[in-house]
Amino acid sequence: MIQQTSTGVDLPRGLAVRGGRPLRGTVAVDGSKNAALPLVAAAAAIGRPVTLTNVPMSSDVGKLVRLIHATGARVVLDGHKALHVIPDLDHAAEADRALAASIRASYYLAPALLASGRAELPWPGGCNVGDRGMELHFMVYEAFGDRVHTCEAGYQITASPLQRRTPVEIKLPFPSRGTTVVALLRAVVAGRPLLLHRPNTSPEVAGLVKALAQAGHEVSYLPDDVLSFQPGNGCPATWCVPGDKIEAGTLLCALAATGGHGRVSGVNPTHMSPLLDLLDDLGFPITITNDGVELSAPPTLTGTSIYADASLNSLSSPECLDADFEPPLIALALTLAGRSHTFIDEINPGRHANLLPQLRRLGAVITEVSSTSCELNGPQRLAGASVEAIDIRTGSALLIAALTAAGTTELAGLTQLQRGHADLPGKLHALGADIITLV
Ligand SMILES: CC(=O)N[C@H]1[C@@H](OP(=O)(O)OP(=O)(O)OC[C@H]2O[C@@H](n3ccc(=O)[nH]c3=O)[C@H](O)[C@@H]2O)O[C@H](CO)[C@@H](O)[C@@H]1O
Ligand SMILES: C=C(OP(=O)(O)O)C(=O)O
Repeated sequence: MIQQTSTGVDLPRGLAVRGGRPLRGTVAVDGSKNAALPLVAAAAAIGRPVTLTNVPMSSDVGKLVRLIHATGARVVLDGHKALHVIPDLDHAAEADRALAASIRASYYLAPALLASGRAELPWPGGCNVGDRGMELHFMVYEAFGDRVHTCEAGYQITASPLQRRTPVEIKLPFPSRGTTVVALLRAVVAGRPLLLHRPNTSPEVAGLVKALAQAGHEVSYLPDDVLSFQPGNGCPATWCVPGDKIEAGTLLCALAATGGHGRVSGVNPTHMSPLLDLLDDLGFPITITNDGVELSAPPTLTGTSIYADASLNSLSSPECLDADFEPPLIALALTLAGRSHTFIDEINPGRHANLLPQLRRLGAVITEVSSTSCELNGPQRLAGASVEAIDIRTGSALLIAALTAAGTTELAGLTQLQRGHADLPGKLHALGADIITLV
């Protein structure tokens, strides 16, 4: 093992990762950050007590939990990974702007704040992966009769003063995940039926649909790509955050890239079918078990190349990979013998600019076809260097690349990684990765 260094500073300054060891074993994933965020916001919006279980202790989720106090809700932590949310409109207050500006999902809070008549929030933050527009969110609020005002610092929404019960019909130009979540939550708070055309159908949104149904509302996908919401009386509910498909996919890519074999549990394999199909096509046999996936890297691979397309159009197809799988796949692609691979990410247009320069520090050769499209050939021999997790998925891809590199890689920027994962390095360590924390 690499020796731990100590500078007497409390916060870890990074990780040291020594590559070259195939990973082996079994590990369980935490709840999904991107599925937990809509559920936390929904718990604040439904006006009934909610218990949430399997809540991932990642920092973005922790921040949204703190932010929902602004809706008046009381939050009680209950042992390990569980919390109770008790609504109380009488204690609504302004949301903490600095906190809200630090996460993208602060925009999920707006519907719950509108229960008190007004939502005032800064522009969303989160990963610095390019501008995130909100014009579709504003289209939703305006369809409900709300008034939207934007300025340099953020946006204000004033709830419609009319208590209407007529259905709202909205046609989205593309199936935005964020807009689908706010449309559902706005309908819950307004108590109005909603017909949403071209909704997002990702597992994260499906988790919210199921949760609202458990809380006494009628929500269903209709033919012709329409999501229907009918408000019910509402009832207390207990929701379990689904296992993190992105964390599971990252661990599977790490097993594959290091030539290892192992099992990742705590995730619904159907949430990650496009990734599993791709890994299978690449030549990594996958076995699906009740609550997880096994992967075994064969001694020689005979599979195909990766063509990963996260354009806005890809959001319409359940067969397409979630954009957040691409960074770990780029790290895996660098190890695949005799193949050329293409990656497109228009959903996070700044992500390649974060990730590729860091991979180049490890010696990777990657051609940028455009700012959102790149090509690379495998296999490449990487060598340890100092790198930084500029965003969440850059961090997880760099961990995989470091595990395949010769020598030691020092990874800084752990706060980014912790925004999305309670402890990804700990899970890799449980699979035998040579990783230590540098303090
Ligand atoms: C907190 C969270 O769960 N983030 C995820 C969410 O992001 P996010 O909620 O931003 O994803 P959306 O599906 O809503 O947006 C997709 C694209 O459309 C753009 N857009 C969206 C709404 C709008 O009004 N205007 C606009 O331009 C966004 O900037 C983005 O480029 O889904 C993405 C995949 O879809 C994932 O990569 C992100 O990790
Ligand atoms: C981009 C991501 O999250 P966010 O949209 O919250 O920044 C992510 O989860 O990788």
